[in-house]
Amino acid sequence: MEYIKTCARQHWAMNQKHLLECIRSPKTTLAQLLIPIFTVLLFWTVIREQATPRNGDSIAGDLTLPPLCTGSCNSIVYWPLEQRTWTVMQKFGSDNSLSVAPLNSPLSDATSGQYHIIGLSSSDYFDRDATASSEDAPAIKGLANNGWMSLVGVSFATHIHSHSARSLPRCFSDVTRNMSQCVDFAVYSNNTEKTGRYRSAVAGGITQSLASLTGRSPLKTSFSYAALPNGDSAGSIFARGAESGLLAFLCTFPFVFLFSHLAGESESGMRGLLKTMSLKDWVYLSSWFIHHLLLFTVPISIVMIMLFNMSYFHLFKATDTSLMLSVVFSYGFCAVAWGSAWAMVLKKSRLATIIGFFFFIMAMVMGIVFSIGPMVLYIVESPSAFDHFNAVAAFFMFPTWHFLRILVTIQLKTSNWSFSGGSGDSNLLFTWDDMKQTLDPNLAYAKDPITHTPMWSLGMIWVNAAVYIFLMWYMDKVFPDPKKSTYPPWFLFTPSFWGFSSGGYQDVDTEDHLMSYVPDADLNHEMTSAMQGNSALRVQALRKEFKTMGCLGGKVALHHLYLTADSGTIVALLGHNGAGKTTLINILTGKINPTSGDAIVFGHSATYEMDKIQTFTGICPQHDTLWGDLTAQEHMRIMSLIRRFEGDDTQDILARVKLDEVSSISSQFSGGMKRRLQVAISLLGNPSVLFLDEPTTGMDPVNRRRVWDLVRDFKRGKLVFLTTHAMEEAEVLGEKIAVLTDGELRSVGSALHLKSKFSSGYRLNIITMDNAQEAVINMVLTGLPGSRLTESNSANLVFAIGAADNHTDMGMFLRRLEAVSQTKIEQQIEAGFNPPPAMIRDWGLSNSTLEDVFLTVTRLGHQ
Ligand SMILES: Nc1ncnc2c1ncn2[C@@H]1O[C@H](COP(=O)(O)OP(=O)(O)OP(=O)(O)O)[C@@H](O)[C@H]1O
Repeated sequence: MEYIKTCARQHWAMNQKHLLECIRSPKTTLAQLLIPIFTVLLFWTVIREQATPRNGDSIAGDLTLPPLCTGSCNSIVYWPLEQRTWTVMQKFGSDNSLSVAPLNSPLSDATSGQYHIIGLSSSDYFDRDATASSEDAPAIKGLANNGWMSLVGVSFATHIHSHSARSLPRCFSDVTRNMSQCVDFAVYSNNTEKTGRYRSAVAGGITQSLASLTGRSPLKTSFSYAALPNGDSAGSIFARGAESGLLAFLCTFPFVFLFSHLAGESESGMRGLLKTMSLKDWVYLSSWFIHHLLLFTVPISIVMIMLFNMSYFHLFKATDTSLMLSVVFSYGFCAVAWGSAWAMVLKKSRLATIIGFFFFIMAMVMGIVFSIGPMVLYIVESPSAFDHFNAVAAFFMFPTWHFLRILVTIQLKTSNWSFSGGSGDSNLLFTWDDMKQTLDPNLAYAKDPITHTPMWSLGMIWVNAAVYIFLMWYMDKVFPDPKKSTYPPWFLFTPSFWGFSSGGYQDVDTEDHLMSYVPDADLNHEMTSAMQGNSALRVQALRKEFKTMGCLGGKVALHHLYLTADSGTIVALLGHNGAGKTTLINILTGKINPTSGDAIVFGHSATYEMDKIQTFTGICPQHDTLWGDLTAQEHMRIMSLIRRFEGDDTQDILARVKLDEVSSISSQFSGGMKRRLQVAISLLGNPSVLFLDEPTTGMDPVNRRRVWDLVRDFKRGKLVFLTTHAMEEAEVLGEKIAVLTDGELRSVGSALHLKSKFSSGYRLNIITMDNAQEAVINMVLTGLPGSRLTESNSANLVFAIGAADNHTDMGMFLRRLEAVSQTKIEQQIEAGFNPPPAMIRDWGLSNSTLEDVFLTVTRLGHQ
């Protein structure tokens, strides 16, 4: 129960964060949402433009009907054929001496040549099946099959959309009452001069007939003109092909953004940081998954269904709405899973974006190609088409293939395309029952029987989704990531993964290391305590080797390191750049795995029980890892929810680092402010162990001291592990100081102990006159035997003078030094003497510092 509560809380936290990011980057969010919607709208407009009546032509000029056609043609066809429309056309016919086919005349009457005006019982004769068989005489297919053509078409109340037939204006039900208020009709013809003249005349004639029918004048009719729909001309084949491509494009669109979001958080180290804050892997992944599903797939699906349903898209018009919604949603869901699995492999956000775009453009192109030439898909699928190529097997894990397979089947079954067999039923509404039937191979030009039904394809989409969700989880665990710990590929077969391990750490055999270890009492004591003591932190023979490209054996960042730390103390880890400090912290916080060895933190093994350790550790990483669009308060609230700790006083912690009144987002913070926020986040959850990796880098002296105070107040009863390059910081905070050189521990102890052990006791700084360096060095080394030149920087020389050495002559030497200084020489010249030239411009003697210790230890380490 506790586990579920924790996961729910972490989910809530992550979703808050996702939502805030969306709100804070409205341009990106809107682009993500609007690009697909605008694409649909644009496409819809283009299609509509092709087929919809255009408003704006007026009834003007000569309204007399030109001579009507004779022979195998109909002058005027109208739709729908029903009592109300027939009444209007009957009136129009009688007003203009045109013969009108009776209300219930069979379709064959249309081709009998007896009538000028005929009604069409099915919109299909009017809508999809008309082809322009000559420039001047658009024909209605069905009639055109018999060589018949029509000059003008009239559509009442609704345009050519079959769905709209359900929504004929109510007032149409009573021809004699109120009809003038709501009559809406469209007149179709092509755009040649001849039929253009018909258009005006027919529109004007119908308007007049309506007026006399209803006894009202003037009439409030509305009408529009359009070219006679061309049905399945080449243009609309393209449009239909593009429908599938567009659908594939839209459903794959969220894919790209998911890709770059997931890869971006891996790249920035945020994913690793959240993991160290004990955010569950599956909570992290599912939060992104659900976010994308809700934000993109669901709205896009709904908008598409709405738009498509009211427009001329064949796919939607010919398909049961619930079926199309399921297919679109299934593929959208699968695309998100597919994208997430890939994102686990592509850790670079830029690369991920490029590959994401590639995928979805490919989906669109495939959609268009397969839909324009639908049989292509089935020919490719046919085993006998290519001897050694099995498309079903090859594309099995390619969800776009399955998605297109369904769309193409719908297109084939419900179209009359002559080139695709022409046996499709253009009146068919593709339903769930059709999903269970295989396609007629003739229709698809496939050489072999088609074995898989569209339902099988839909099932495969869900199988794909399940497999990709698993792969996402698996790849996240095993794919090498320098910023996150990973499992070996076979981790599923290890008992420890299933919770069957002893749960304890493995003893490390120290004998070999003992033999090779530097014979140093402190280091040996450290090793013995690490192996046998009961300190809060015991690092045991920890080794980390990075595999590097082109370098056999890789880079050893830590060599069998032993270190201990007690609770209630602050350990300062010093080391040159690349010494291995961050690597050690990353291992201790579970960001990366050690190559060998272990560390015991409050009794738990870092190798086997990192999950437990992460519940009581806080970390301030070396590089700022923040969400750029969130404020300090929001960071604290969300991270606190993830840490699942009730008692956080986030406002108090923020006040301690002077960020409580800052309301800007973190990307607008200065470097020091980011660091302070990072320190504040590390304190959330009242951790027992706090890892601070160079916490005060970039801070001004006032804020640095503020953070020092905070860390000192915090440390009571806890263990603080700190890395720094600031010796002052190490000296002020560090009760125990450990110096690393090239991945090896070189010295350990308190600052005082190290100073007395390594430092020379004093530090002599000399600024020489020009060209006098060598003479001065000789003078010091001979005058103070045992002293050492530690720095030589042009005229600036630094000598270390050992405290242990007995310098009884030191006073005398310093007087000699003063005697050759510029001031003294000038005094002598003023006094009338003729002294030798000055050798020293200035000099000073001070106690040696931790920096001297560090330099000495590092130098010894390198030797
Ligand atoms: N992911 C990695 N792949 C290969 N080598 C790495 C990787 N991470 C660190 N190293 C190497 O390991 C060594 C130790 O690196 P680390 O970051 O621990 O040093 P550091 O002491 O923290 O240095 P600095 O003070 O500059 O932060 C370096 O030589 C570094 O190049």
